[in-house]
Amino acid sequence: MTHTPAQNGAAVDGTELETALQEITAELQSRSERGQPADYIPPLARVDPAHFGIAVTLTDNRLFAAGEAEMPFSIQSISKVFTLTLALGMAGDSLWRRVGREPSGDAFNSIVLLEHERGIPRNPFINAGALVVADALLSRARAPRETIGEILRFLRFVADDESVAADPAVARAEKATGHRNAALANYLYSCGNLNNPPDHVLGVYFHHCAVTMSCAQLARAGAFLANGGRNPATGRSVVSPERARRINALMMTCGHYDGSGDFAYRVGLPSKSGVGGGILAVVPGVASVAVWSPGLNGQGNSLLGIEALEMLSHRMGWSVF
Ligand SMILES: NC(=O)CC[C@H](N)C(=O)O
Repeated sequence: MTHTPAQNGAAVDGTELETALQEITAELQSRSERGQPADYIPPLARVDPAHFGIAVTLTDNRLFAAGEAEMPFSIQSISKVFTLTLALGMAGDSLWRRVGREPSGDAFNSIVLLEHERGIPRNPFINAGALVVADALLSRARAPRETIGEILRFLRFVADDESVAADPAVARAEKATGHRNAALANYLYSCGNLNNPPDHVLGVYFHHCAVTMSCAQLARAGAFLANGGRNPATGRSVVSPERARRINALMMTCGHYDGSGDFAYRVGLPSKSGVGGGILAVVPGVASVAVWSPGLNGQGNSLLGIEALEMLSHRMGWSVF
């Protein structure tokens, strides 16, 4: 049977989607090979890899979910989609003088390219790029606490949920163990590509990485990217359609770091991963999908989260290719 994929959320068959989510969840909950949780951030290392949840928000605001879709988890680098969105709203295209738009082909915490490329990070999703983005946000408010507050207010706005918060224990653990990020921040500062003290930038970065959300909250938060920049829950514009397209483009090429090519090949959707085991994927014009399985693969991306999205994209005909 040739599948005619829905071109917008309202055309999606709810029964077909519900069945797909239930069957994918049952299959992946039964798997023994689940990857390993992030071991370098102590609170994340203790998360049970048996967890699995998935949620889909359609552009007509219908929400479908399966598994532990209401259980909060550390969104980690998925938060970089939202800090980038904020920074572009504040600095516009001038941001691209300080950070590139190219995939790095290296690990998310790699420092090797920074020296070769004069302290200009390849893209805003690798850690070095996210530190530059955090610095850009900090330069408006000056105080880390105010900047963190601004990021949380934005996440609550796009999720339409005032309960979104950061886990202070995770932020503290990252500060205590984040020596690699401290090296990145100080190297960026030495190249003149941080305008604020490295410790202040790191404080903002660790806190936005420590935000906890459930799959349901995250799917809602990312829905504006599937809906031409407009939040389907509130009808309010978050970014222009053009900016939504460009953020999606960066998610497609850079969202899974040195696993981005394989993800595009297998799933065919703009996405952003986090070492907490979450993935946010965007089906432009149709849906926002959030999946959580804490076990990671060698690139620090969710092993079963990728497989769930591959299965869902195939069943629903959602690949953009
Ligand atoms: N890919 C990730 O989620 C990495 C984020 C994590 N806070 C780090 O800096 O290493």
